[in-house]
Amino acid sequence: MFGDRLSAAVSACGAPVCVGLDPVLERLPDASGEPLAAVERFCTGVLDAVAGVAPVVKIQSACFERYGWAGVRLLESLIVGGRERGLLVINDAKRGDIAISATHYAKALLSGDAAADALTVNGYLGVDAVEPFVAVAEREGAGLFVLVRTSNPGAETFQGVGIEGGGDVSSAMARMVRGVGAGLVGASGLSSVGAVVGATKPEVAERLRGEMPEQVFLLPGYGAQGGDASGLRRFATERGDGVLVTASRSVIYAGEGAGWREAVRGAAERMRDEVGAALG
Ligand SMILES: O=c1ccn([C@@H]2O[C@H](COP(=O)(O)O)[C@@H](O)[C@H]2O)c(=O)[nH]1
Repeated sequence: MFGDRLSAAVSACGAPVCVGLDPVLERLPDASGEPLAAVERFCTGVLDAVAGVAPVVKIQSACFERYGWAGVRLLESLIVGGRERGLLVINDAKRGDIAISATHYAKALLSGDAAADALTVNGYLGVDAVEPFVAVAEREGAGLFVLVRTSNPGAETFQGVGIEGGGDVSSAMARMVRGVGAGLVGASGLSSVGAVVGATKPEVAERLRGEMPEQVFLLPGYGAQGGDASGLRRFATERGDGVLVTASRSVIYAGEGAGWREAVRGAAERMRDEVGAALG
């Protein structure tokens, strides 16, 4: 099960950190030549640099989809390349639709040779729209991270709206995520159905943890969006696990010039050490 595989990978690397691949041509240390070739060179270099430091990488699908079929083909080859380097790979595609279409998305992204280990899902269409992803994830031994409380400031517009009976809209989502993930809790005590919760939102961490005791929280917003290590313990389970802190720009654009790969590795190591120390 994905929850157990993630738990083992985190133990082997020493801290629950994930490096995000969000390649933007203008920011690449070497953007020479054909754009997608430059993106490929960069992403391959990042995978080489972080393998063995971070257990997980998260690839932002949008950065590749914008280049059409050739971009998607590159995305798939990076998923394969990440897994070949011993990394778990999350495809951050944030899919969601009515059940029939959700099934197509789930099969497209979670099965086959270029499938990622886990996929981000938008569950705001409701439980019937998430169940097809859960069914395919279970069959494939894959994981899901369902958006619960996102890292952006505007998340509060809807996710923070109070609901009858207590809590807010994100609480209702949390309850659904726990429910659909209940059958996928492995020996680690963690479900293969996790939740996306912003590292920028420590003020709701304990409440969401109480609502989702078995979920791994994928925590974006660390670094470039202002999230830091000080609030991390609040998101974790009593055991100190159940979190996966992810950062993209603050790690992958850490260096320029010929030594950029070493700078990326150094930034990933610093993040691993900070996160490890914060979680104890
Ligand atoms: O709530 C969310 C959900 C997803 N993301 C994604 O994570 C990375 C963050 O990049 P940084 O450079 O570390 O800010 C990016 O791919 C987002 O689309 C998020 O930020 N918040």
